[in-house]
Amino acid sequence: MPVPYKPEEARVPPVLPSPLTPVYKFKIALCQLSVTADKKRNIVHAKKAIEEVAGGGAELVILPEIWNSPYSNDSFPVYAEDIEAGGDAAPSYSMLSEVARSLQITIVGGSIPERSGDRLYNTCCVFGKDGSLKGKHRKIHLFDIDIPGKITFKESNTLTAGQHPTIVDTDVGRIGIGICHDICFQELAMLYAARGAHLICYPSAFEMTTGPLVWELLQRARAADNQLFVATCSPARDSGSGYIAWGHSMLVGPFGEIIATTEHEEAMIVEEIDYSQIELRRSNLPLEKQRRGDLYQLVDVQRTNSH
Ligand SMILES: NC(=O)CCC(=O)C(=O)O
Repeated sequence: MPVPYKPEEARVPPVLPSPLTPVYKFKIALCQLSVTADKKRNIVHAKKAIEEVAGGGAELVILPEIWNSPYSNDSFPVYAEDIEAGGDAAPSYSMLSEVARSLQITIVGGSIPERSGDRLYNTCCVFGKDGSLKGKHRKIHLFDIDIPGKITFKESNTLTAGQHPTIVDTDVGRIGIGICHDICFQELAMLYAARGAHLICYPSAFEMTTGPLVWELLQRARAADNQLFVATCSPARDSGSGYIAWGHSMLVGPFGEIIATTEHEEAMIVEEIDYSQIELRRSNLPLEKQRRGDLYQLVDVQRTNSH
């Protein structure tokens, strides 16, 4: 049964949930990686990048959408991993778990094609400092687009949509997860804010048509509307590939301000997040108190992934 959203009860104050250490400031890294058709190379390359940014002090690392495979419906079934089986059936997944444990960092592992039974998903795994799987988000909104002469792409030709929002408690705060096209849906970000997220991470691969139009706009809107941090991470642009990524990974603060961004080439950002900004901005401009819940409400169906 749908449960009505009650802003005054649902909004969790911007403090880390007990019993986690109350870390307010930490360094986040966005790894805008080049991606090739060589899966082994992609895994080694991602591992090196994570080691590099962790060496620069990053406690939370984000990777791009589909970082171990070309972004194509032909590739998804070939590069897909069986995450539930793990081990040799999931080398990208295993590498992320191992590196999170050995470096003692939190990883939002971009996304990879996942095989589960006879279905394929676009899946983001979140790992804690001990290498354990904290959350698994299967892209909820598949990217089906048809702009003749510009771009036609239908993820739904091969992929199945996930069925649950995903919010995860980590050593670096409460994090909501979306994958790329999920960012277009404000209700998802609102739901995460209502459940006390400090940060929403969107591993993404916007493309050359919608990227210049809405990529920055959507990130800043999600952050400003919900007064929290938004971090995105894209693959680097490869003009020779069948799907050309826009790049421009970004970290946005709770007033919609761009804290850091890349161009379209391979790049790593290591930047500080200060969660006290959430509290400050919400007291400067108390949107939650001003919200007219008597006129409109978000209905929360209470089916978030929990791990
Ligand atoms: N990979 C994606 O989901 C791309 C989303 C996108 O470009 C959009 O406009 O939405």
